[in-house]
Amino acid sequence: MSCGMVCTNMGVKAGKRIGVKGEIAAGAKSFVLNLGKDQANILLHFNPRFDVHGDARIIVCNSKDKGEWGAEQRESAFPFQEGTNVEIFITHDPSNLTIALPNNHQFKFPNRLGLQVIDFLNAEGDFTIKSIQLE
Ligand SMILES: C=CCO[C@@H]1O[C@H](CO)[C@@H](O[C@@H]2O[C@H](CO)[C@H](O)[C@H](OCc3cn(-c4n[nH]c(N)n4)nn3)[C@H]2O)[C@H](O)[C@H]1NC(C)=O
Repeated sequence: MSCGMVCTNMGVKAGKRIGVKGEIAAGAKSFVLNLGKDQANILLHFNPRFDVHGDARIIVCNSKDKGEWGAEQRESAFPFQEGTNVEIFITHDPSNLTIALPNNHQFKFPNRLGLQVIDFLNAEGDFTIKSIQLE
């Protein structure tokens, strides 16, 4: 069951960008942004880990297809600080998502599900969404 904010019917097509502004809690251990079709079909599970599952200050990304996790992709860039406000941009593309982080870091994650439209976004963990921008 999701505890954080859930957005549905977002209708974000390829070429469009989603901006998520939010606050990372003081003492944060981990937070999650999930984007995709629904809870079971996630195009991008974006999971910055401050200190959880034996991971320290690393971003773990994955996909979920019909409830099944894919292979993790780990990013060492970690431009996040507990107790601060942050903005993350995700650009949708039929082949690869581009995730833009603070401090001009960015990386790509494959569109494994081949989703043409992102309808679902939810946040979990030590992060409070303040605004979502669709452009
Ligand atoms: C080394 C042998 C076992 O491997 C570990 O197996 C764990 C369990 O599958 C992996 O953690 C999962 O990794 C998934 C992505 O591949 C998800 O991140 C999964 O968490 C789903 C989740 C977390 N949250 C959440 N809610 N609130 C917070 N803070 N987080 N909501 N959904 C995590 O529990 C974890 O990433 C994985 N570690 C490695 C190194 O592979």
